Amino acid sequence: MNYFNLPKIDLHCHLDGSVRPQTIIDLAQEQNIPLPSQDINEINSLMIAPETCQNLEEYLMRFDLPLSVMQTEAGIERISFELFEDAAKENVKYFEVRFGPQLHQQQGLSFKQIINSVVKGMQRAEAQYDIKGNYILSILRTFPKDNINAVIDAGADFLGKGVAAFDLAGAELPGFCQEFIPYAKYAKDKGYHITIHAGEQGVGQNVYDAVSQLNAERVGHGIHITGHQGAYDLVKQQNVGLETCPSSNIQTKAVNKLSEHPFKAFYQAKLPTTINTDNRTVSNTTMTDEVRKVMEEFSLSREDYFNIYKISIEQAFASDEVKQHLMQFAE
Ligand SMILES: O=c1[nH]cnc2c1ncn2[C@H]1C[C@H](O)[C@@H](CO)O1
Ligand SMILES: [Zn+2]
Repeated sequence: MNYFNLPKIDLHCHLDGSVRPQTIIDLAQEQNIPLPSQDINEINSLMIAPETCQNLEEYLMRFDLPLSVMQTEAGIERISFELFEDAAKENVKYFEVRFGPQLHQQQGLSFKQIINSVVKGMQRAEAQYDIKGNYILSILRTFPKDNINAVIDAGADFLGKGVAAFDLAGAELPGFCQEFIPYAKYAKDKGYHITIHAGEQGVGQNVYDAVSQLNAERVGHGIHITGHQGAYDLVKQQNVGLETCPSSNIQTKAVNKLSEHPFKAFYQAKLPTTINTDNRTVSNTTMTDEVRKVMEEFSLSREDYFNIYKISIEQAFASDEVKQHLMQFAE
């Protein structure tokens, strides 16, 4: 099967984990930021998380380098444009990209400037390529909470105009949901969709809590519902989208190897399971690669692929008009 040519949908990809290495070099030069090396291969390898990561925390250490050049409007806009361009060139037709506005304030940008920059870059790519997208605003679970509502307020002006959802990301501790209940409610009341990273590193109970306490419509990864019947049943009952990211799940040790990934079991049990990249640079991957890996490892057919594609449409935080457009590519 020609995986490159297949129409694809990526619902879980981080902007800061998906920066082209050459762009890091260019922007660092423009902004007078010292880099550990000027060699593109070295920059590339500094950004890729090894398969031997001990855990999610070690994986998350790869983001400091790209974030150092993502502190100006022009830099952020360029990186957003290039990410949508890269995806469009491998036939990703719909793309939800997430990022943490709190991580881009090192040089004093406002949340409005930051969000406006990512949306502008996306819209420039949408005008040039056959791709549509939305942004998801990720709050870092380990950061102070005093500016979370300011992020939500700034993003609310872009709802329906490039921003679609609220997310929690970063290291995952058991029971993290409780302290985010008021923030997720504030976002939901403003009209945001909700997706939450849960059941990646942490326990299945986190998925149960994300759905029952934070009203998550989808969860990032959700792997550990396998060990938690209550979470599994709730996901099934409420048709909660599972945004699995196979390569990343191996790097962060959410699973030991691809053959142990619960993707096929979830798919066969009719859980709404999707295939996504998580971080194109940090996980050294593309949608073409992720689709190929899953299809080959689990011997899925073309019909299975288009079932998964349609699940992604159903789970997308897109308008009805965009969903109809995406259905045109389905078999
Ligand atoms: O897979 C992930 N799990 C939890 N947090 C993640 C993952 N990939 C990236 N992040 C964090 C690091 C980024 O700086 C942040 C915003 O994109 O989200
Ligand atoms: Zn993620």
